[in-house]
Amino acid sequence: PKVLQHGAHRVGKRTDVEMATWRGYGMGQFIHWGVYSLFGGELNGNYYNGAAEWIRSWKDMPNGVYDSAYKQFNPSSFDATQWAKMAKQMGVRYVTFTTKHHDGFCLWPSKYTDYTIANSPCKKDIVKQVVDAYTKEGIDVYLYFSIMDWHNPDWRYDLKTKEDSVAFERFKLFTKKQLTELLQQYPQTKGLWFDGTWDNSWKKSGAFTDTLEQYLKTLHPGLIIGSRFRADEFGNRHVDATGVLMGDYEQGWERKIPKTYADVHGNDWDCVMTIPENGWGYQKKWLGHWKTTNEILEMTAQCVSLGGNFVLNFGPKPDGTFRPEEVEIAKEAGEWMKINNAAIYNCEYAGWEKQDWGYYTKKTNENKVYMIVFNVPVSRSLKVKPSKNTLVDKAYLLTAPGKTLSLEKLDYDASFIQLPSAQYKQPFVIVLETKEGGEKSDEQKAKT
Ligand SMILES: COc1ccc([C@@H]2N[C@@H](C)[C@@H](O)[C@H]2O)cc1
Repeated sequence: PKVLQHGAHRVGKRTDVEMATWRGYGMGQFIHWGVYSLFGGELNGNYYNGAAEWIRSWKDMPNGVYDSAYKQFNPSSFDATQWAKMAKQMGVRYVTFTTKHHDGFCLWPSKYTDYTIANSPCKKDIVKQVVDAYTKEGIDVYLYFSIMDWHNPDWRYDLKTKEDSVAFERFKLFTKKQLTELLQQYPQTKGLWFDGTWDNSWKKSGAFTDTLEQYLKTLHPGLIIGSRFRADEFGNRHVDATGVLMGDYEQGWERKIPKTYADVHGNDWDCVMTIPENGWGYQKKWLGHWKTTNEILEMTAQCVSLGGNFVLNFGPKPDGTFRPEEVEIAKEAGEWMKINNAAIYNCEYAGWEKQDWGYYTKKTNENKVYMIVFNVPVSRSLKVKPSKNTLVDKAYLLTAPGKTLSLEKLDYDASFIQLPSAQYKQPFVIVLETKEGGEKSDEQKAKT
């Protein structure tokens, strides 16, 4: 088989401390904010039926209207410290913030284009204020950057002519310069979240993406970059021609969650999710269903139970404040996380057979498995079937460690935990302290 020059340079998960920290986050926040927020998905009383941050591409957007809108961007109530405090209270441990979306507007004073916050009424370095405020609250910051840039005349969807290639060479250099200034101006950044990399122009630039990623990681050791950035020399994205993930984690779980552990193929991964059905930037009208706090908590538990993180998106209004629904969700999720975050932070896939009552998570490097219970059966009997060679030594509610719960043994490898009769109005956590024992697993048998 062909030897890849620009495919993955590592097989399997990263083993360094920065990635171990990323792996243990559990819950994160995404923030989409920019010129598109001014429109909120609406123009002259008509609602755009796509994602609000894509409104520039709407057929009903008259030429020039979007590109001059930045002259109105003046968020009078923007306060990054308030944003960071809301995030801290929610319990998120990392945030991904839009520095430049597909529209090309830069929320930092880039030296390489005039289409930036410096030439808007706002003038503040928004990126700096967000990076500083979240870092101060102890929340790690990742910077979202769209490669596709609708405002830059050198952007190309494909490379068909010599002129295309000459323009796109300029564009690639522009991209490298902007990424360099982001890492140099905001060195607290832990990683870059790339988007807008699906077009042929980028897929034909595999060698460049490889060189650029290596350059960025040399410039900023430990930098974390997901699988949405690279292309190999055959134009494959996420996974190279030999089937190996190109990136420090699988970045394809956008508005979808893996069903089983097999779906994650042993990679690190996170899921980025909207509160409404679709749409990342502020939308004046949320169409269809938007997720309740319990749905969001269940998605968080589901992701952590499959070895990933869950990242929830917020779309601030043009004035810099959040919608009341988003503030409420952050508050309610935070109240739950305050009590139950032991089952979310620094946890991983437990490898136990999933049961109907909810999700297992395992504390990394500890003999502790958590049951995050969403569905109490009418019998109040929760079935527990540990993985092979694992026994439950003790069980108790996370909120009542002194009251051991009894396990009624069923057959040789399963038990029932009988729940105390109570009104269970919130998802809750049971702690299982485990020890080795019981039937050996195949690999344990092989070792002896
Ligand atoms: C072609 O489908 C999409 C869908 C969403 C996106 C962008 N990724 C999300 C994280 C948002 O930034 C959205 O605009 C891009 C292309």
